[in-house]
Amino acid sequence: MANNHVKNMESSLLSDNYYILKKFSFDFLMSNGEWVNQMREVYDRGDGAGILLYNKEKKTVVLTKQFRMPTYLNENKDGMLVEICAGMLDKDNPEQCVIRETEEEVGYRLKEVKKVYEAYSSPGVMTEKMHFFIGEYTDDMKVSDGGGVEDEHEDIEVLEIPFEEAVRMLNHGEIVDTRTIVLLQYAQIHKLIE
Ligand SMILES: Nc1nc2c(ncn2[C@@H]2O[C@H](COP(=O)(O)OP(=O)(O)O[C@H]3O[C@H](CO)[C@@H](O)[C@H](O)[C@@H]3O)[C@@H](O)[C@H]2O)c(=O)[nH]1
Ligand SMILES: [Mg+2]
Repeated sequence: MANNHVKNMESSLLSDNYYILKKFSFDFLMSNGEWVNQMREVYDRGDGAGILLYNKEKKTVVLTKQFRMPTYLNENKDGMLVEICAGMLDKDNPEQCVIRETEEEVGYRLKEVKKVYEAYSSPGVMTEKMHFFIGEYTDDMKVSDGGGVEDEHEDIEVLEIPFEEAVRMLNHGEIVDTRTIVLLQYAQIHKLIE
């Protein structure tokens, strides 16, 4: 983190109740040459990875639907959100993470995945970097119903839908998760399904 526009950085812990929330105070050299003191709260939950699962022959994609409390608090009426399959890295590398999450959440055992992007999720607030993947699935890779980890009270609905329907949902504002928008648009741009 060495640079010449941040100095005197100090942090204090606000919460480690589940993940880590810290308050940072630092001096920042503005582009006009003036040093100013700034304060930022930063949430650290580690990094994440997500995958768009697609089937070229059936022209389908597999998405998930689950309750997301933060969206429930901000205009998402029932709090249910359609998303790509995704999870937090925990101790895995990004590739292992999406393979694990795909089996846990939607029940497919993948052999191969392809990384397409790496991006900060919400750079003003969170440290989280998200690793984006795509992966082809076929019916014979199905090993369970998915649904998420019961012990963690995950309750995930598996949606296998025509890619055309996913694009319609995207264009009608029915998909409001940034990561899902990014990968569906990737699929459109790169003509993964024709
Ligand atoms: N008790 C408790 N459990 C929590 C809390 N926050 C999350 N969990 C649990 O931690 C687990 C996380 O599941 P994952 O599948 O690994 O993560 P995710 O929530 O799907 O995260 C993905 O989407 C996020 C976007 O909302 C991304 O931020 C993240 O990187 C990842 O891609 C879930 O069982 C969830 O219920 C909390 O504050 N308290
Ligand atoms: Mg998840």
